[in-house]
Amino acid sequence: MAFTTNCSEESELYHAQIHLYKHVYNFVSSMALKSAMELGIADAIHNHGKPMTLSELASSLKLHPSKVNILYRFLRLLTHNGFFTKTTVKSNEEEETAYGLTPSSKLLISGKSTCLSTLIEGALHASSIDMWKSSKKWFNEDKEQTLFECATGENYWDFLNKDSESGTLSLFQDAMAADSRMFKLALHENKNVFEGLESLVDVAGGTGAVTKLIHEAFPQIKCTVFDQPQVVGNLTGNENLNFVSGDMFKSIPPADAVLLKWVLHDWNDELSLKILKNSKEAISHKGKDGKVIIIDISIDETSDDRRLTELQLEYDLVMLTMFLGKERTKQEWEKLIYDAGFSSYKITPISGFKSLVEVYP
Ligand SMILES: C[S@@+](CC[C@H](N)C(=O)[O-])C[C@H]1O[C@@H](n2cnc3c(N)ncnc32)[C@H](O)[C@@H]1O
Repeated sequence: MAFTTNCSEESELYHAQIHLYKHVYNFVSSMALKSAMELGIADAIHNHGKPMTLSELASSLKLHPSKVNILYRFLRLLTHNGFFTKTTVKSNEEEETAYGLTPSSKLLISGKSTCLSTLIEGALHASSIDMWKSSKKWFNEDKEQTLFECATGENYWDFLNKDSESGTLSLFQDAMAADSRMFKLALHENKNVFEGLESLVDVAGGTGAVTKLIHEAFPQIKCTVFDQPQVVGNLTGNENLNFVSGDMFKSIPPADAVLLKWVLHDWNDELSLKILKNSKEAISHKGKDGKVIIIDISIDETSDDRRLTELQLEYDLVMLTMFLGKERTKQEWEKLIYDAGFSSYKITPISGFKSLVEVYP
């Protein structure tokens, strides 16, 4: 068979192949990052106080000599991907490469409020990865269920709740809390959103990471973290930081403001409407002065930042496959907000890829 292509066809073909291979092997970069987190490479460099050579790093990580070259190969990819820097240092008159931290790998330093290691652990947990082997079956079955349910036979929330011994519920809550602690900066930049409030209920607020930040910044606000009994049942707060258990689909404790951070994206429109209507009821005693504060992604497919949009669309598939939830565009938010009976809203982009939406009755 004759196979002839002209130059531009060839180049297009090669680009297409690279594009396809890049997407096929993206998981290797994710897993190399997870390995770096598990090994504690960022902690080792941080504790050393300055960039480390390969041998210093291997000895600090207590690696077997046979693994030093393997560490080098991981570092090479991770450095290329922006997680480590490379500088040249002199040791015993010889020049050697030393690896330092970048802003991204600093997010792996344990004990810091900005540490995102548990998010990596949660997002790349076997339970979230294994389900993808059933995606063909999922597409072919005429059942309203998540990919997770199709693969495992159980709902993700039930899986989290029943499996307390394996620690998946606390891993999930820790991952959420890690993300929430990053909210500090956004809170500082958007103080006006919370000023003047006397009370706030953080609905489905997990173990209260965001509420604790709000309580720190505004100690006079009466804050309530509202979540399921298995999440908040054993937690204790203080006079102005209260933990209450219940079901947001039934009713929400009254407050001047309801906070819904990373909640509505877990649910389809019908269930999100229910949560929003219950939130409206919870702030009703304040008349027009009450508000609902939503923190979630607002997908912007027109953004010039393709990586940001890709991340938002990836999150959308995570929500779809785990919960039958969704990330929403600005138009979808608007429809949901007005359908729930609110009269106006204001969207402010925060922390790069999420938005803060203030919703008024
Ligand atoms: C994605 S997490 C978000 C946690 C927290 N807002 C944050 O951003 O860190 C969703 C939370 O919804 C809670 N949740 C699920 N169903 C609930 C219900 N029916 N009533 C109250 N909370 C619920 C879960 O326990 C979980 O803590």
